[in-house]
Amino acid sequence: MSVTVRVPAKVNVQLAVGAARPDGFHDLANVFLAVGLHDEVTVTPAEELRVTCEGPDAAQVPLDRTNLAARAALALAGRYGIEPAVHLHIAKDIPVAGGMAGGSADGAGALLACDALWGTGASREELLDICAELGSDVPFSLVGGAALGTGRGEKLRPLDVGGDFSWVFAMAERGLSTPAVFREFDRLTAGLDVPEPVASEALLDALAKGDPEALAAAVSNDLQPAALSLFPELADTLAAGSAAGALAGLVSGSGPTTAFLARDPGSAAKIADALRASGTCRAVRTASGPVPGATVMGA
Ligand SMILES: C[C@](O)(CO)[C@H](O)COP(=O)(O)OP(=O)(O)OC[C@H]1O[C@@H](n2ccc(N)nc2=O)[C@H](O)[C@@H]1O
Ligand SMILES: Nc1ncnc2c1ncn2[C@@H]1O[C@H](COP(=O)(O)OP(=O)(O)OP(=O)(O)O)[C@@H](O)[C@H]1O
Repeated sequence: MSVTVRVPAKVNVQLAVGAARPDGFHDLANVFLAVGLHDEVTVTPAEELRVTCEGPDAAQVPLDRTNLAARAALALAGRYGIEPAVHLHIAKDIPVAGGMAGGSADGAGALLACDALWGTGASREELLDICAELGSDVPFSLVGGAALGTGRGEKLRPLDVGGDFSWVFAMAERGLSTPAVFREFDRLTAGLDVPEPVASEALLDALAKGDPEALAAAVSNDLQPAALSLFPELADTLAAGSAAGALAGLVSGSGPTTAFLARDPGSAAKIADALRASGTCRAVRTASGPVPGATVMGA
């Protein structure tokens, strides 16, 4: 018997970053939107814990116990005194080290899949606690839809969204490390007064109304200057998307994937073609959101 869970990628439509805390993390006002690019995690009983991965970026995914899917299985097994003898297979479509929470998606997916396989009876709150231990983005991967993340991004408040938003994602030639981007944010803001992060009312309103023009006017990412500082060529991709008619373009989370908001799916397809022709990125995908969080398939 095996269980498969499908988990979406995310884009941060607002990422407000506060000053570094004593524990090294940063307080955030992090507005997440789950979009229709998915990984699938399949868990099957096995002799011992094993991870395999397939997909275009599979070679960059660690298959040892540092893989977030393995860490999730170990965390749940540890809590319930279960032997974590499972094979975790990841069918990966979310770009690796792209700022789209690919690893976090696999952590949330493996947790839900193992929970279903083992029948632990864990509550949603318990699962969310384990997610928060695994990483700041992991709780959102479980929940999906749209949510405001505060604290280090793990405390979630679900948000109303009044319609579908069409996006184009441009994958970069190489990845960026999330801790390195936060360190660069610290360097660029050293000596400055970094304000408390707050969610934009205009942005929450635009989401609630499902209004792409209003959302485009309100999107922001405080990590974008840091990502551009470490990866200056991303400015060329942003310029190409803007020239192709995107309503807004921004770095997704810690990057280096760039995200472009389009008026509708037809416009997204045209922007995607123009970005492909621009030669400023490795690959281009379109997706819309919000979509549901981690979901057991066939359930
Ligand atoms: C950039 C975002 O993707 C936006 O959604 C997240 O803030 C990052 O979430 P994540 O990849 O799940 O990050 P974690 O695994 O929790 O942390 C990785 C590293 O990122 C930095 N980090 C992360 C989250 C946060 N609020 N402040 C931080 O400074 C820390 O250096 C941390 O050691
Ligand atoms: N299941 C996994 N899939 C991909 N990377 C993983 C996984 N588990 C651990 N990693 C490690 O995490 C690093 C970051 O990968 P990931 O794809 O999660 O980045 P990301 O999408 O930028 O994350 P985020 O948006 O949450 O900051 C990888 O370079 C890899 O070493």
